[in-house]
Amino acid sequence: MPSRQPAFTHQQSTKHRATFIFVIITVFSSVLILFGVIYLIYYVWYSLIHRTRTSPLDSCPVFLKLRRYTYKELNSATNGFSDDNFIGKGGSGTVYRGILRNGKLVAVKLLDSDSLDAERDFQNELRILGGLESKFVVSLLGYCVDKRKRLVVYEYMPNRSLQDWLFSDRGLNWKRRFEIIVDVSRALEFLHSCDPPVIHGDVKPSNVLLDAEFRAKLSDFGLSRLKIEPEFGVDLFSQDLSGTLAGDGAGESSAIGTPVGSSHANEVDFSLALQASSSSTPVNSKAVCNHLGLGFVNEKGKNLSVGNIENCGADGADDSINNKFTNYDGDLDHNFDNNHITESNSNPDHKTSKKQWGKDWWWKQEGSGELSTRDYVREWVGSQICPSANPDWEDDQISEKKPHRKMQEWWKEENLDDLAKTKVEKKIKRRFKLKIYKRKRNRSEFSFQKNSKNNAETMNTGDVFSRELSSTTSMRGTLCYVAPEYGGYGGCEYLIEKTDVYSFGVLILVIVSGRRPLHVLASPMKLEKANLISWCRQLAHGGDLLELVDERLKDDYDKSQASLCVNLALACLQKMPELRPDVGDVVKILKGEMELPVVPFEFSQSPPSKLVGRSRSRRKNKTLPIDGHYTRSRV
Ligand SMILES: Nc1ncnc2c1ncn2[C@@H]1O[C@H](COP(=O)(O)OP(=O)(O)OP(=O)(O)O)[C@@H](O)[C@H]1O
Repeated sequence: MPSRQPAFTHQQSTKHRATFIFVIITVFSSVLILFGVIYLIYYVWYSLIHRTRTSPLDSCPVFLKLRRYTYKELNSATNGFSDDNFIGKGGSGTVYRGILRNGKLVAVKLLDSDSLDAERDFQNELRILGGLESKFVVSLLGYCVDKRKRLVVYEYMPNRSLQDWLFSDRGLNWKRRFEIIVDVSRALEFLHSCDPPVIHGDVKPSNVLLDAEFRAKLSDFGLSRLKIEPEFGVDLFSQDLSGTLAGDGAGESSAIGTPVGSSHANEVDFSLALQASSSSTPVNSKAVCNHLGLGFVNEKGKNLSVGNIENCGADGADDSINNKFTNYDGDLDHNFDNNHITESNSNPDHKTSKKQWGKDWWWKQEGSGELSTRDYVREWVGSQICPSANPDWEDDQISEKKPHRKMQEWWKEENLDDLAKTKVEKKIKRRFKLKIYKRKRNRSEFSFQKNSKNNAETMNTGDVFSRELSSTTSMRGTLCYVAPEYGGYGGCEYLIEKTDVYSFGVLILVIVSGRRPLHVLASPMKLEKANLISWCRQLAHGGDLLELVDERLKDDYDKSQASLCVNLALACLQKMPELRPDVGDVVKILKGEMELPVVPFEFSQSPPSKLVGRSRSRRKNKTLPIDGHYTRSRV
């Protein structure tokens, strides 16, 4: 009997062990299955979320070429976007200096997340600048998308922007100024000779960056466009902005362009960028362009060129340039909408009912009429920016001009239809209206409240005001730099190469003079110099072109180069885009390989003499323009 006990115990312990192992295995496999299920759920969830968040960009192949940084990387590169690394603030974001893990110095632009413009700038910058490679264009190194945050990484330009130098006490010597002018012209030459051509759309000093040797590179392609079908007026440009708000893929549209080769040492590759583009050009613009006499071909193949000014109801336009100018300046009506144009074209009596051209952009820009300093600025700005920036002002000053398109409404008109198609139509519309409202409020710094002491002071002292004005980017470029056919009321929505040429003309004058294009000073006596372009035209008329040269240079500059630059600027600033030189010719002229073409003289009336007094030269020895381009009488 006693010999049976151990056998029973052994059996029992074996059974216990088996049960224990079974329990362990069951628990372990249950945990494993549970983890597996959790992982599967997480994986499905993650890939769904990740796909919706990245597909708009990842589906655009140009983005694949660029490095995608994580927010964490850029955050540590800029030391948490610290003030010490702050470089500058622009219209759409803030720029910081950063050092990547490999030691490379970069500039990181953190775009304002609540701005519609920022999304547009981001998409444009990556699609267009991402496909460009030139020593005259700043390099885009990569980007970051993190939830609503958008960041762009550029090569670092140690001497920052031309604006930082030009309008500071440091100034720039003549040699550097001239080299910068040449560099920018070569940048534009490169852009315009790309296939398809790139129109920069926002040439101004803060978008010209300077490297360690002060060689210039063009930056900020937020407003730029690809010119896709030059033969057809309606579909000149392609830019896909739709879907970015609603979150659909910008890259879903079909391919339009062809791969590019470039004869330059520079390279460009738009085949990828173009895949992300789609045509979205408003039809109204055609009539407006027609009205302005811009040459383009309509759907029926008829060339609607300069001569069509006659068809728009302008008086007696004939082949002479003089008459074209007269009509362009004197008779065109900007208070129109599309129907109105059609009517005016067919109805000769309409001429009599037109409002005066004298109330439009050019008149303001050139400063004719009986205006005080305050009125001058007020009127001029009123012609340039949205009247609704200030409700008081709109009621007070501009109520009769209701038919005008408002610049700030532009985006709304362009995109609201697309937005309306989405499921969250009402929500987006409400959000959009709120943003428009906020933007209007932000821009109210340019408005002039009646009885507002501060604003009146700002206007009369001028400098802060001038600075803000000439760096205000709208949907169509920057005030004072934007060409009349593009930026003013009734301007076309088409950017053309000559629009860049116009802005380049303003830039030349700004570089030569070291002044902002609109520089309002305290003394009314100086009003004649407030508008750089009109002042330059007056000087040209009087043969005092070199009076425009920055006083800080004293006599330490090349007079023939300076004279060439100012004359070239005047050629670029011609109102008729067709009469402005091509940028290729501009480069040749600057290099001395081509003569400056004879251009018709566009004379600007002086500001009211009783306000500004007589023009007084600040230089004792007036220097006549070396080539005498502007000494001839008006053609
Ligand atoms: N790559 C860069 N390297 C060095 N500094 C830069 C670089 N990019 C921009 N900056 C500086 O940051 C400033 C702000 O640039 P940003 O492009 O945001 O705006 P902006 O051109 O001044 O104005 P806007 O956005 O209205 O055109 C510039 O004026 C320039 O001084």
